[in-house]
Amino acid sequence: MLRLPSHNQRFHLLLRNLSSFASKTTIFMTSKHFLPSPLLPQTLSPKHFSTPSKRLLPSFPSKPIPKNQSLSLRTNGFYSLPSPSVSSPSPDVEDQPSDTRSLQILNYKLKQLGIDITECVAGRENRLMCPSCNGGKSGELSLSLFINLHGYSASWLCFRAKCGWKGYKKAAADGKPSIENLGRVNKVKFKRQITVESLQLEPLCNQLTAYFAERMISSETLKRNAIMQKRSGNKILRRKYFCCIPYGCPKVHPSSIAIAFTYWRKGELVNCKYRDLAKRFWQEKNTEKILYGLDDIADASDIIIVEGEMDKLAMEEAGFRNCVSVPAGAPPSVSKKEVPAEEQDTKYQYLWNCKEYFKKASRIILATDGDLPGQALAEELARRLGRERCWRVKWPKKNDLGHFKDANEVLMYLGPSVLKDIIDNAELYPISGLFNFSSFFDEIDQYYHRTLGYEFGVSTGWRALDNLYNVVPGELTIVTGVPNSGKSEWIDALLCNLNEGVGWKFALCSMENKVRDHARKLLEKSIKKPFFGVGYGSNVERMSVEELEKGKKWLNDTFQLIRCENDSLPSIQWVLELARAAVLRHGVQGLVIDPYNELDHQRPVSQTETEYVSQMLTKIKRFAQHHSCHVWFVAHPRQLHHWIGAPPNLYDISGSAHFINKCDNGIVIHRNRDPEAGPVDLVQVCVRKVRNKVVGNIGDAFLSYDRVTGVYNDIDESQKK
Ligand SMILES: Nc1ncnc2c1ncn2[C@@H]1O[C@H](COP(=O)(O)OP(=O)(O)OP(=O)(O)O)[C@@H](O)[C@H]1O
Repeated sequence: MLRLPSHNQRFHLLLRNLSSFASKTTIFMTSKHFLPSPLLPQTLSPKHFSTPSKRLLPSFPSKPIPKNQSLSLRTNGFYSLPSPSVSSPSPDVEDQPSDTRSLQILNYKLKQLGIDITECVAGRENRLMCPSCNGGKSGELSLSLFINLHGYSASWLCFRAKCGWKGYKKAAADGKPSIENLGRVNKVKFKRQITVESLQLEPLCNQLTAYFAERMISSETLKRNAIMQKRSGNKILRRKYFCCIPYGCPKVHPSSIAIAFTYWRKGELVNCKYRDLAKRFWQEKNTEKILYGLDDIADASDIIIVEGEMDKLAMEEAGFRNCVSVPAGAPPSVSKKEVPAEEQDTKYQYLWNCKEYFKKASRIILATDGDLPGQALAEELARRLGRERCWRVKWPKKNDLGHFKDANEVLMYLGPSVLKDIIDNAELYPISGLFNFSSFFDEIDQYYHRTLGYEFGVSTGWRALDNLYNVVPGELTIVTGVPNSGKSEWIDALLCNLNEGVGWKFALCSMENKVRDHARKLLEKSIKKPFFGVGYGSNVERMSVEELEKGKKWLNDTFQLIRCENDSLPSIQWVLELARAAVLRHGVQGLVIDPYNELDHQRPVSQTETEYVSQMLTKIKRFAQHHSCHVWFVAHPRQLHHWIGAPPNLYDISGSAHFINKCDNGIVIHRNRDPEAGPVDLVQVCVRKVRNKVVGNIGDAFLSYDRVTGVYNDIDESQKK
């Protein structure tokens, strides 16, 4: 029966004795997972609270630290154990009234989820079998469940990293907010004063010392870190939690002894964490949560943080005393929420409680486990300590399947000098957006060896342009030219060449073309025959129906059309979203937007056209880079007064100089319209800007335009014909 500590008579009838595992003096933990109590604070949004500093310290390193610099060895002496002092009794949680009806509903709802609360105590943390993972292989009671004092709500979390199942249920839709009750529970919390004597700790027996020796932890290290043991017979240890322990003292039943990791601050015992040899953890209740080995980092400029006490001891064997362990293991994953304010950051109270120890630290090496929870812990620590002063380690490979998981494993299998090397070679903790070149060395090597693909761009298919303009995925080419110069024609011809040469596919946002006209032009270029046999095509063989059918299939396979089917003009955002779909769905490698002035260019009154163009081109470039898609963007020059027939300049593009500033390539298409000045089929492709010298150069190429088929040829090719 679910029990609530209550004065309420009704409830006393309803409830039986406290469940045996709701110990007054201990909090049980799974491996490396401290159970914060109660769980409810975790459900609170940071928005509920004022958030002063969310970082433990400011901090850029006070001085630059050379890479691979060894950590300083601190030489803190052995701590003498303090003399006994009065130990406080463990207080019970304050009794509160409760609501039977709510509790019954809550009981029913949780049962649906497989959580049986009949043996649970409200207002406290309860340990249950997790219905989601059944406690894994070891069958541990990994589900931490907290029911609020009134029975209005329950929250739970499975502390097994592989499971991490968590949830929250209210008894009823109008259940009282949990924060009210949380406040009351918190009020009764206090910190116990503890001593070695009050906890009845003893020096380690030989068998436990041997257990550490197997893990390469020496007696000196055990002594210096005041590692002790605790026997059962005391109320704290209950047989229920001690069984099948593989090692043990012959004089004591193996299930009745546990290692005691003592937590000290300035020589005073603050907390004690126990570990039995079946690797089950628990710790003293109502004690302050601090880092393990805290006094070893007093005034340290270099600090190592590990994920368990054994790892802290392993670091000492490798020569590093300036190391602390977190007391509570790792979270299953990185929280998606902002770092809560200090007083609400319940899971990481141990960090805040020790914040002054990090004031002088300019280098903090996060040597947490290599698994996902370990990496999540490193991230949570870095978020709080400041990434800029954090380093991280890479655990070496164990075999083809994986890596060593932590410091103690490395010490056991590879020895102290390898562990020392790993710490000496810690690398900078990554900061999103801040890189050094080493992050890109693989890509640079691939570029050098030309295994990336398209390092020199793709040929346009015209020899005349090979030295001037090649098409690189992810770049932006601006194409301009006076009206009717053949900009659209030339781009269509280029797309046909690219498709023929390297099989690229394209998305077309050509707003001036009717679909059927655009199809005709593309088919003529591909089939190299006129669509119609009259007028412009009267002297040449017309494409056959079979060729048309084949051509239609080619059109369908090669191009995606982006068209605004209502009267409104498309916005650039709209075009890019559809182009993205075309990339993902059809694998297009190129996008044509033709022309700029047919897009919707509404802009806020406060924004100048220059600002607007700049932002628009930024969006296009981001799209191009992100999707490795080349974009051709056609823009008209402004009205040219006193035009004498020369090719316009890229700075003549109406709207903004950003067109030339922001593009990767700038091309002007120009054609001769004066028979006296030269052949009228002569087309001048003026390459006016090429950002990447590897793929081109500034210069002019001349092509010949076949008006019947719309095909552009190299001049010598056309002369051959
Ligand atoms: N070198 C050329 N010789 C003769 N006609 C050409 C030449 N280049 C293009 N044309 C013709 O000019 C017309 C317009 O071509 P296109 O639409 O490609 O020009 P544009 O520069 O994109 O025009 P606008 O600026 O109006 O969009 C087409 O009928 C095309 O056949």
